[in-house]
Amino acid sequence: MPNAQIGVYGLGTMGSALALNMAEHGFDVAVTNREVEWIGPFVEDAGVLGARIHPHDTLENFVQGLVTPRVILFMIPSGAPMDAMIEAVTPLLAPGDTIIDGGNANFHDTRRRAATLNEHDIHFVGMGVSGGEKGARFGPSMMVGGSAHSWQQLRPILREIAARFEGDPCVDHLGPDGAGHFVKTVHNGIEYADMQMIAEVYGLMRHGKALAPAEIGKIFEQWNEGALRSYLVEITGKALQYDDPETGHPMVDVIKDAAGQKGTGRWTVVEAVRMGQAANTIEAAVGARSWSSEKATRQAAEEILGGTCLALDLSRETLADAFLAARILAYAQGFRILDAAAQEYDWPLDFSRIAEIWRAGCIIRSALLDDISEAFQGELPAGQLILAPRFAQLLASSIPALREVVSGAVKGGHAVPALSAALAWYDTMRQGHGTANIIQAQRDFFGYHGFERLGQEGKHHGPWWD
Ligand SMILES: NC(=O)C1=CN([C@@H]2O[C@H](COP(=O)(O)OP(=O)(O)OC[C@H]3O[C@@H](n4cnc5c(N)ncnc54)[C@H](OP(=O)(O)O)[C@@H]3O)[C@@H](O)[C@H]2O)C=CC1
Ligand SMILES: O=C(CO)[C@H](O)[C@H](O)COP(=O)(O)O
Repeated sequence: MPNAQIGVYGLGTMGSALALNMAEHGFDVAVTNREVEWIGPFVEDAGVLGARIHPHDTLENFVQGLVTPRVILFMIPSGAPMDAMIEAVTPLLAPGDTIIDGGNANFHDTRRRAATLNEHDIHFVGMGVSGGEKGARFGPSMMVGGSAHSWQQLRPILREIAARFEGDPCVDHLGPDGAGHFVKTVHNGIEYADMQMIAEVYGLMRHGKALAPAEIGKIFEQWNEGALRSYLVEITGKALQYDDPETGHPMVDVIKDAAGQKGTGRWTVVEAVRMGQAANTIEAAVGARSWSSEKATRQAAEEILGGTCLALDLSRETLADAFLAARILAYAQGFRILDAAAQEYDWPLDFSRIAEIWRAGCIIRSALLDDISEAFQGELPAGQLILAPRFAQLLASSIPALREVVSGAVKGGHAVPALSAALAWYDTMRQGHGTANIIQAQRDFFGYHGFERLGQEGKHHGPWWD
């Protein structure tokens, strides 16, 4: 007898936490996993919540255990495994059923899968989930892309299990097919930039001001009480104050300085460039992760080129203001990419709502998102977040600090790729008259590409062709 309102396939970190979250909110959840030996221990560990969890050890039984129209959430790696699972489950489903991919999928795959399943009248939802394991268990932020039909099916469950910001559930239907996964991808792009900027500011305090990790941790802790309040600042402050139980050294000192990446940051940059955007702060963060993984090369280079960095005379207030300015610019770049995608794919993205559903549960939740949401509700000059009165004012007061930090870092030989990229973008955008006239002259000179003249229509060529 089918009795589960939703099925969760994939009892790894995220799937098991989401299943427990749903059970805790009173939903009956069918569960299964590729390696079935994990299912029993999962249900045992669920304790009293186990009463609402219905384990199955075959895909057929799992599907049959769901009330119709069925809703199945897959929390598995989103590439080939997702395609294989769609192929396996589709013959077991009926028109009107919904498959959700809650993993970090490439939105192009999501669009393709949605179109294919649509031919069988099966709905495919690409759902970005943020918040890590704790978020999934106690309230994630969720970005849903799919049909109105599937949103009707999902809405009651997702609004219950989502994180709440002042009572407002951090989940919404953002558009069709790939919209949810695209928004999650850009969320992660902003996440990369924020993490990199935090790492750079940490580096300046550690190597430019010779502060110990725990002291820096305390500074982040204080910053988390003010305008920089955010989950990433909070956890950085905490992480910096841990010691390694094995050696007694600060924990950060025993972690290899080579950052992993699974693809979402890179996709953000690729899509931005493809749509004629340049999210250089996010790009700098992705690039910095790649450079970080070249540990052996960097070690060899330090021997040959010298790794000396000079001491810096920067106050913690200046560093905080610089980080605030750069953080605003990174968010602004993320929203520009979302705007470009809304136009390219005809998605009705509501930027204010997106900022709202990022205010709790997700990795980039921060004090700024309230202001961002409000800014998108008003008139934005030229559609740009940085020109909203609130942000123009915040930038006016914080950019001098970013300038001081970047110039000090550059003089002292400290690498600040994301902070300096943010400043370069700001300085480019505030010039109504730039230097691309030279690029156009060069292009015409070597390739007869032509250029527009100021105040004149049409294509022109330079006197170098006469
Ligand atoms: N961890 C995080 O913070 C976040 C992760 N995500 C995304 O959520 C998804 C799941 O991540 P997470 O829970 O961390 O991963 P885990 O590695 O903890 O779990 C992976 C799950 O996928 C299953 N799986 C792996 N390969 C296959 C396959 N070929 N066919 C069927 N099932 C398979 C595993 O089954 P088995 O037990 O049999 O190996 C396991 O249940 C990923 O797409 C990830 O990008 C999204 C947001 C945050
Ligand atoms: O989606 C997430 C957070 O929002 C995941 O934790 C993701 O794995 C982070 O990306 P990466 O592994 O590339 O750092």
